[in-house]
Amino acid sequence: MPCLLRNGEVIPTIDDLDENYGVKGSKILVRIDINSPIDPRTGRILDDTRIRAHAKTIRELSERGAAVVLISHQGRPGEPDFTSLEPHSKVLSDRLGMTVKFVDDVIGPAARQAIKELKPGEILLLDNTRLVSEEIIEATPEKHAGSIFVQRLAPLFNYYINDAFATAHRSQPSIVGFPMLLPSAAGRVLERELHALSKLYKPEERPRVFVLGGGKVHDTLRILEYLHANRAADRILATGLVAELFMVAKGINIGRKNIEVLEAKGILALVPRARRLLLRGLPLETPVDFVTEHNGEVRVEAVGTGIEGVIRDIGPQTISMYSEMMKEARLIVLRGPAGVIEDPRFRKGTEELVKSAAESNAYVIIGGGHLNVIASNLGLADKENMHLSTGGGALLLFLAGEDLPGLTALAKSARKFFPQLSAKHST
Ligand SMILES: Nc1ncnc2c1ncn2[C@@H]1O[C@H](COP(=O)(O)OP(=O)(O)OP(=O)(O)O)[C@@H](O)[C@H]1O
Ligand SMILES: O=C(O)[C@H](O)COP(=O)(O)O
Repeated sequence: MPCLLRNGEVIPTIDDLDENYGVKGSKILVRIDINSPIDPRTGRILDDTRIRAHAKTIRELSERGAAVVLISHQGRPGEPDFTSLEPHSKVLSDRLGMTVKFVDDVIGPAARQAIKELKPGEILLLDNTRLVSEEIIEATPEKHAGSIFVQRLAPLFNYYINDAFATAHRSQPSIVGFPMLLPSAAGRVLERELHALSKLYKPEERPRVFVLGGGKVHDTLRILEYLHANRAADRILATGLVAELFMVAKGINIGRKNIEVLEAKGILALVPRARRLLLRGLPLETPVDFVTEHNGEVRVEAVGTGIEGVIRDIGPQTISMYSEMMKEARLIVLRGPAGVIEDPRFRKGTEELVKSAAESNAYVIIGGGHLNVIASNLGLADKENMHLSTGGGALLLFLAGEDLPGLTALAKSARKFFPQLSAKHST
């Protein structure tokens, strides 16, 4: 069953590719996203979540008899986490229990030779795609199809698979160029993401409750504007700095110190936009109490005449109120932590909300690095009603209703290479 996008367009899966073209004996280029946090001093990979996530796709393609060549970026040029992928190949070998060869080249003779020599069932990881300067240019799929990156590698492959949902918001050669030239499909990570996110546009999945917090307030405001314009949320439970912004917009006194925090982060400038949404009837709730820090002392303060300390987490009354509100939901989306979870003293609000969502009757989509870690640590990652998204920026843009170039390119490719599939689903 292919994946369906919001606009009804189709993206083939590995099964569609195998059925229509045959995977056995082929050579497949697989774009994964194993961009991971790296310790700048030691170069050690600090979290292998993304590496583990792709294991299923890679193993499956290898077992179906394909020679599998993997590409990914790591960091951005000039940043401390812009590194070679050699350590990633070792972690990947270990998590897969299969040998993953590595070549410290992307499009040069060494990489092309290693690709040519790769046998069915074998796996090869090329080096960081962003070593190729074209990879950091954003351009159309057609333009990137003509890039040196794509022109050098595409002739060596039968197919292209995109498994990098977390990079689907980038219009870069390794994401959008190859689908223009090769029959292409979504890998298992991307397929799972699209399946989970498709619930966002199914009318039966209501009421929909969005629990939105964290520090990326600009991005969250864009999500809220989209949700409002499309009447896509039945209830929004604000936490983190998002809640503080909306409380100011409602005229609630959050105390001088917290106003200063918002000002320093450039969030106060967003108040008029937040107020406009509220005036237009955005169904958004704000906390009734907080855990605050005042002169080194941690306490619970109720919202009312003004908050004295610095807000660090939502309080117990808010946890019960929000948990109660989640009970009626069919779909819950949680994005961004409710408090400063880096400090264990301020983790309770986020943990309790994640637990309440998991215990509800709803399907739960969890987005963002911080919440993923919390859900995994609570042992909830494999719960049937939970989907832990691998996407950071990509998920934010998807939730804000934007078309992701990586997905658009796959759909465009499907119209060319899988015309029957596209026709069947457009009727
Ligand atoms: N009330 C608060 N005051 C200050 N910082 C807060 C507050 N609530 C949450 N935060 C901060 O928000 C940050 C996380 O927000 P962010 O929007 O980056 O979420 P995320 O889920 O990690 O997203 P991504 O994976 O895309 O980076 C944390 O560092 C946390 O300390
Ligand atoms: O971590 C991410 O969001 C993706 O790997 C994309 O990375 P980028 O923001 O550097 O393009």
